[in-house]
Amino acid sequence: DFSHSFCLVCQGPPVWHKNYPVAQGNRQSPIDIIPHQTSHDPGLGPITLNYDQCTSINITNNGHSVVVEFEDPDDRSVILGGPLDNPYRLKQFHFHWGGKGCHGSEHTVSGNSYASELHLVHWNAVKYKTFGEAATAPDGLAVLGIFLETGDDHRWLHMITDALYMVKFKGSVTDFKAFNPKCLLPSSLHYWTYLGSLTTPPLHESVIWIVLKEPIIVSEKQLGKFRMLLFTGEEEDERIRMENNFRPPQPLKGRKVRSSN
Ligand SMILES: COc1ccc(/C(C)=C/C(=O)O)cc1
Ligand SMILES: [Zn+2]
Repeated sequence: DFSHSFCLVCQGPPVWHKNYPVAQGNRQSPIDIIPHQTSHDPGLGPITLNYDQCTSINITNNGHSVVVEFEDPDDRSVILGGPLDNPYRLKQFHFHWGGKGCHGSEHTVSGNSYASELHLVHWNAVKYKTFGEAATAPDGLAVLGIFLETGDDHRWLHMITDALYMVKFKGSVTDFKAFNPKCLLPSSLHYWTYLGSLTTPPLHESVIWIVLKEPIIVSEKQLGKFRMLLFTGEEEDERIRMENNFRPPQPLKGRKVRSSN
């Protein structure tokens, strides 16, 4: 049971390799991105996010994070272009964050971490029949990573934070319709991209990462609402706050990080 999978006391990232040896693999995520060591690839085009027909379904606390899930029966909401050879279907998005006042992003930039990181998870439905199958394939998933920095209130994030009280406990889920994550994008879609993995068990090495350079700004108050979520279920006596649910940077192992420009 990985409900305490981030809580460092019990079963945090350092012990994941016992159950998931791939944790010590050659394309693990996240990584520290060092901008001047990335290679600018003129052949790397812009990414396009076609989210206008997206259909959000619900918001849930899965014991690792808070996740908004989408209908994915067709190419109604896809990411395409950039390093991707096919359109990838939006499946879900979720967040990683720290404790009060400390940082919680997964990727770091020149050793610096942001307050939080949003992951929009997409899968290659051209080559694979299901999300589960794509999640184990080397080109199966494309995750768009967006850094969150603290400052003013984010004008749309309240739509998510207002729903968090409904999914306080691990395993809770509630309806969450008509939410378009386009409202959570920064103004620039310039990005870094590299081949990596899921950052929570099963840590499959199946992700083409696209990390946006420009963070979005959210307030400390908005971020604080994520920390009222719990890693633990309603039936458990112990109540463990969901915070610091980020995996630290992993060895680059010779990988190249490309820059869109
Ligand atoms: C097939 O099981 C899966 C479990 C988790 C995930 C994700 C999307 C993990 C992560 O966000 O790091 C995918 C598939
Ligand atoms: Zn994630």
